[in-house]
Amino acid sequence: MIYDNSDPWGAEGGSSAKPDAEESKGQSWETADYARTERRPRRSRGRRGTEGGRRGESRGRWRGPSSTREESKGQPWKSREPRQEEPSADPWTAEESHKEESRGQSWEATDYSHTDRHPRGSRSRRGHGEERKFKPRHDHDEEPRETSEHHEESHDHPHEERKRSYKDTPRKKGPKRGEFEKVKIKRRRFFENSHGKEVLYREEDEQFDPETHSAQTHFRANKDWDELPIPQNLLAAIEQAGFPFPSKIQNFGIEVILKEGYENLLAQAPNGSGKTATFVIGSLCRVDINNPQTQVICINHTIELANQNFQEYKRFADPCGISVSVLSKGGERIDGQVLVASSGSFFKALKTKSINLEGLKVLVMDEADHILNKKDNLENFKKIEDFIKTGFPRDQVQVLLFSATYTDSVKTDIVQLLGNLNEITIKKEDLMLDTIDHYYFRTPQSTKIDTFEQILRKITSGVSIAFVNTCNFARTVYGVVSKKEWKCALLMGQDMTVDERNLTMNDFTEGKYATLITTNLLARGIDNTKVKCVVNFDLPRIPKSRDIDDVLYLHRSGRCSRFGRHGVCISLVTTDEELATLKTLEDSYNMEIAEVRSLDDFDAIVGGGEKAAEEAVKDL
Ligand SMILES: Nc1ncnc2c1ncn2[C@@H]1O[C@H](COP(=O)(O)OP(=O)(O)OP(=O)(O)O)[C@@H](O)[C@H]1O
Repeated sequence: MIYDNSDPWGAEGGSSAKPDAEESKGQSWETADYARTERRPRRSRGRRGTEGGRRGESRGRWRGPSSTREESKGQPWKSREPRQEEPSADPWTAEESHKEESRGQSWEATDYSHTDRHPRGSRSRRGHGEERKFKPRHDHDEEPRETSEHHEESHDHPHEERKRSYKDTPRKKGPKRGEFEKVKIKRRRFFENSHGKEVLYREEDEQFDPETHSAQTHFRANKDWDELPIPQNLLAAIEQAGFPFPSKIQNFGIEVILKEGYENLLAQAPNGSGKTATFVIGSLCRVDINNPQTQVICINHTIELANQNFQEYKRFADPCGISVSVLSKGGERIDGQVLVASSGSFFKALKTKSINLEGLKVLVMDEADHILNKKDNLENFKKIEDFIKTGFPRDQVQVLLFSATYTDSVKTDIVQLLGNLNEITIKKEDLMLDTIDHYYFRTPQSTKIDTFEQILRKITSGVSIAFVNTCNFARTVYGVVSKKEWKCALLMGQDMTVDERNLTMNDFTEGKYATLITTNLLARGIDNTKVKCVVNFDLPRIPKSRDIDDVLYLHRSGRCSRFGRHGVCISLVTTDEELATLKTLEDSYNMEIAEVRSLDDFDAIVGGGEKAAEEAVKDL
């Protein structure tokens, strides 16, 4: 069954279509409820509208450059000895290493984010005809800003008052596309339909805010954890993890996962919005603690993500007495009630060690669009296809697919593979996080590495990840930068053993490096809340083309803004052609990429001074 949150405006000329009658199995999909007020709608305040203020104006106050050039030059970083490169001894290293370069994807998605209360409006976008400038800021908060903002605001608005203002709001049904920004409250429709008899939506949950026309942020649902069907011991583990409220995808996702019938789910939500805990908590709820068999398998596209998700499973499973094992290289335990694995190691183990699938209940794929991308990785797709078709009884196992992005073609392949499935999706133009500031800096190719190294020295607030398109060049860049005594590490799929990769990743997480130079291997899924800045040394490219890979740009930039934290994404541009391709993203994602004209300006954009740099690393 498809729970398509597609835009009801689509019927009037939008791109998204109403669900196919067949697919929605006779559900009636009436136009949802819309509200219109005198106030400006959400999107026009924050995005490239004429009324939009200058970028960054409302975020933090200008304090001027806080670190002098002298300060930033005197960084205490010591260069790490270049790693001695060994040929890969691990079969899975090689298997995954060559698939990390740009992926060609073009896609569109439908919307579930229309009730977003994210303060887009406070993040000004470029107004028409306005000269593009950057306005640096310094508010590199540790805490997700809108979570606390939202919390405060919801207390400021007594419930009754909110309801009244919503009711008093003049409404208009069926305005034409573009007449004013769309404001939709479809959540009610979604839940009534998707949960059949059980109406989980209640109007009083909506907490409608007439100011923003929205009810919740990506990072804060309007439900508490204990309103979700989660057992008590898992609730205690969630509290222990320090997650005060579920995010929107956690709220929607967990309810759909645990809905009786346990149907397959394709879930999409922005980077850093808590998809991992959605499938981790959702699938753990399905584990029978008294059954020692493997009941959940979670497949990941890289060893690094497998290890990260293993830790995330353990965080919630350990307090509940559920065993978790990880399979990211040969010879490891495969007997956990939950088994987390990289796809390479999983299929290797399946072949040689015959994992017991008798008790399997849930199969999770993180970054599922990548794992199931036939075009980029046909061999892997065929293995998964074979596994899904013949590896276990179809009606016994619930398949959960999670990613921030799905191309149309990948979605078609998924539907062909799994049949009808529940969907939670979001429109492409709503995917880019407003908490990321995007910049570019022009530099001649001949001095690109030197410029890059100088920019890295400016990043003294938090740590950074830099993406280079090829392993060979990543090695060159790392060689130059590390020789100049910048505390950086190199991580890539080629010429590194699994142990080396794991060690580097752990060291970076522990704050031993200020910068991690890597390839697209780490573009997706990796979560390090101390990463404040992503540098695209190379723009992500669609293979064998000059075009920018917008999906990869999204995933790369998503590494620096986790769960509402502020991040900065800087792209180095060497030619007009590159600049033109980069600029195409502004329309795709409805955002602005501003030019930084002088290296000194980076002090204000990403600098926190020497002290901030020390603290960023010390804090980790
Ligand atoms: N409810 C919550 N409250 C507070 N923090 C949370 C909550 N849920 C998740 N987080 C934190 O938010 C961060 C991002 O979550 P996660 O890695 O699941 O994002 P994601 O949606 O999978 O992103 P990506 O698509 O980039 O992989 C993590 O550090 C996680 O611990």
